[in-house]
Amino acid sequence: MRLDVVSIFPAYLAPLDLSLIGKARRDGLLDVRVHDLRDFTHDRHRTVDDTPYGGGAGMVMKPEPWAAALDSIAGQADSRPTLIIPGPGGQRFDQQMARELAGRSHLVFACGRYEGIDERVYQRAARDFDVRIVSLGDYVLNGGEVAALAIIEAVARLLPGVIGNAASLVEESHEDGLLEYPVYTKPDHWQGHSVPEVLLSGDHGRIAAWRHEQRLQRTAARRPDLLPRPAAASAGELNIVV
Ligand SMILES: COc1ccc2nc(C(=O)O)sc2c1
Repeated sequence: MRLDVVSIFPAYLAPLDLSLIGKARRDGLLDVRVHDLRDFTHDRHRTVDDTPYGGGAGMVMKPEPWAAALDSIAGQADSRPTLIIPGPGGQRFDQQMARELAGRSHLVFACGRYEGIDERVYQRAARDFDVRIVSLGDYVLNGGEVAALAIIEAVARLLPGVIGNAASLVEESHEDGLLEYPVYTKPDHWQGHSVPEVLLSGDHGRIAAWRHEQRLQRTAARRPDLLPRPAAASAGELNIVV
């Protein structure tokens, strides 16, 4: 998978050199290219923003640098890329979208700042990209970089070879609609707290059943909205102990 990220703060994307994403890049599983939007300006001050038409607070990102950056990337693309523009008004990102994006060969992230990107950039980008406006949630960040990092990590970890043990992807939160079960490690007694006996039993059938029940209980207690209807009863009805 090729990933391009365009930002006026390329250093914000430095975490993509670390940990599993960094290793995937070094292993050739990911081709990640970070671009400084200011490299696509032509004035002495490398200007990327200007005042909004119609007035209002803040500044708007100019269309010309974005068009030059996206044209450059589109010109290098082997196939029609997906352009992800993080924004508070976007479609809510979730694990299903992560799985869908993991099936694409080329993702491009346009990280806005200020009050956003001139609307004409979105319209023009639709010529060369499948454009998706995506939000992490119902809150507002200062720009798209943090959202891009989160989306990239959620997508890249689903690619074959990125996570060493693919089995660990199976019973994760949201992978099959339930939250994950609690995990424990040594010591078996710690500050008056013991590991549940079933986990020390060696009975894999009992362990699997206990873990599934824990997932149901946790989901009902913390995220009943994830449970299939009509099973999405209140925690009290299910006698849930958090
Ligand atoms: C100007 O660019 C922004 C501003 C806020 C913002 N908030 C996001 C979110 O996912 O909540 S993405 C994003 C991009």
